[in-house]
Formats: sequence, structure tokens, C-alpha cells
Amino acid sequence: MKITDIRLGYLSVPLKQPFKTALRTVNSVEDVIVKIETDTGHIGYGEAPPTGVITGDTTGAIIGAVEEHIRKRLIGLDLENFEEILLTLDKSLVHNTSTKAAVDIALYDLYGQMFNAPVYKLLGGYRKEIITDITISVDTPEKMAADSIDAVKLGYTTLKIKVGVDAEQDFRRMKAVREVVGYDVQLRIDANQGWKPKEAVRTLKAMEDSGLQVELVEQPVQAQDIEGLKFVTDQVSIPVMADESVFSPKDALMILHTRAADMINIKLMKCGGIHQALKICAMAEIYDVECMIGCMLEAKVSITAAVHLACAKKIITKIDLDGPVLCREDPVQGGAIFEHSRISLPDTAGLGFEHINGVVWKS
Ligand SMILES: C[C@H](N)C(=O)N[C@H](CCC(=O)O)C(=O)O
Ligand SMILES: [Mg+2]
Repeated sequence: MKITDIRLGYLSVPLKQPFKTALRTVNSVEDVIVKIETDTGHIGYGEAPPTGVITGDTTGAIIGAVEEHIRKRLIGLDLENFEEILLTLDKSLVHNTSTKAAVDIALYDLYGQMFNAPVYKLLGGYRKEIITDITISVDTPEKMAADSIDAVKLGYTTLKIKVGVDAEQDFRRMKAVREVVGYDVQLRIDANQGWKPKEAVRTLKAMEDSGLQVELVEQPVQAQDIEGLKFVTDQVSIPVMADESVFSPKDALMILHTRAADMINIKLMKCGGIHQALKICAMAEIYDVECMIGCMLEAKVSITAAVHLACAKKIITKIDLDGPVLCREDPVQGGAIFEHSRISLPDTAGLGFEHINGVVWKS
């Protein structure tokens, strides 16, 4: 099965309501779709959202990376030598992790089709169903409490509460949410780098002392401030998860080795795809550190790939794959099946896509 072409397209999917974090507010998922064609007629799909404030990727950069660096190196290569293709992809240019993830996902889609097996089974096949949390955007305490009630009514048992905008108000946000959802619902928080280290410790300790029962906190301090991250991890009881601080397997190794965080959030868009994520999983297993599989604001193509990884690997114990349920519509036929918090995988080959509606293909 030889690669004959790599095509690119644009996909825009409106959100049910604005998605607000300490880093950005957006109203739609904006994606580049990658389609790899082969001489056997098999097609592999991938997806990359340009999350500039986190990965540095833009739509133009994703398109340029494929057109100027990746396409010419991959055309003609045979899926039978998967290792060669992945190494070529890695070496084609530095950084550009979202682009590499999109191409990697399309390649795994083809790899699974070549063996007529779902990708999660080829990677380990640990389970075929997972439960995701849902994100509550940062807003007034009242609005966040109302959004939380709506989510719980839909059956979500874990909420990811966005904070990191103003520490004192963040405490009030958490208090308002906990008051309305009670203690049967798990609350995890994500500050998206919004706090200073001492401010994070103060705020998290206040949450501990008030019995708010926070399951974990994601990325309390700036991504590059590893000392600050370790300071928070050492000072508070709430488990600290590194998100923006961990892109590559090398970043993960450093965090694991220094114990700067208690857990790692793996995102395909940060590490460059499934083949790199597998390395982080292997290292986390060695250090016995649980991982989350997370996502950017993504539609169901790349999220399906993340579901396959999560279903394959036991070390992934926390699931934050709510991109598709935040969208007003699902343009992807096939792939993972979402029923609110419950995500399951069909036993179709590869990643199981049939068609993606609404893609504007580049000529
Ligand atoms: C969508 C997901 N639940 C999430 O919250 N991801 C954010 C980054 C999302 C973005 O800005 O696209 C995170 O975990 O930091
Ligand atoms: Mg996060």
C-alpha cells in the first residue's frame, strides 16, 4: 500500500457555546483535514486544529508544513514499512506537532486498514469504551454553576472546571459549582497556566481546607516554569497534572524524573501523534504515573485517534476528550461513537471513518 498523494482541506464546526479558558475564547472548531491517498484505493484521514496560544500552530503553518516539507517526502513510501514512514515524518521538519499529529493519525488509519483491524487492537486493545469528562468554561460563578447543572443532567460524572483568570474569583467559581453539583460528581480543575506559583499554592490550599474535594489540577503555572510547577506539586495535596509543560516524550521524561508533577496530560497535538504518545505512555508506565488523554478544541477525526490510544493503554486513566460534544454538529461519519460522556469504538478497520461532511478541499 503506497502513498500516492496527501490532500488538505478546511473544516469549520460551530460550538454550542463559546469555549473560554485563561488563554483564549473561541466560538468554533477550525481545522485542517489531512487525507492520505494510496495506490490500493485506501484513504487515511487526519485532523489538526491550529491552537496558536498552546502549540504555536496556525492554519497557514499546518498547510505549509505539509506542502513544503512532508508531502514530497512521504509520497511513494509503502505502509508495509511503517517505521520508515514515521521516522521520515519526524525528520521532515522540527516542531509543527499538530501537523505531524494529523499526518500520523492518517497513517495509523491506513495502517489499521492494511491489517483489517481497528487501531486500538493493534496498540494493545485494553478496552473498547471510555468515559470522558466535560469542560465548564471559565465565566461568572453563577454561569459556571448553571453550566455544571446542565452537564450533570446529561449524565456527566466528572467536570473539568476552567479557572486561572483571577485566583480569588477562581475559589468562588469552584465553591459555586461544588454547592450545586454535590459530592457525587468529580471536579477537576484546569488553570491553563493562569496562576503564579505562590498564588497557586494559596488557592489550592484554600480549596483543600474548604473541603471542595478537587480531584486534580491541570497546569497551575506557566508552561516553561518547571521549578514553579514542582514547587506547587510539593506544597499541595491535590494532585498536579502537567499539560502545557509536556509536549514531547523528552519533556515527559524530565517531568517524570524530577517529579515536577504527579500526572501527565497527553495530547496528540502536543506530542506529534500516536507514535510519540506511545513513548510517553511507556515512560509513564516505568515511573508508574497515571496519564490523562486530553485534546484541544478538535472535531471527531483526531479525537477518534485519541480514543483508540486511550482504549489501547491502561496507563491512561483520565479522559478529557470532549471536543465533539462541545460542537453543535458532528461532520464525521464513522469513527468513535459519542453518547454524552460514554465513548465507544466500533470494530471497523483503521480508525473507521466513512466520510467527513463540509470539508473545503484545497486544489
Ligand atoms: C477541550 C479540552 N477539554 C480542553 O479543555 N483542552 C484545553 C485546551 C483547549 C484549547 O484551548 O483548545 C486544555 O486542556 O488545556
Ligand atoms: Mg489543560
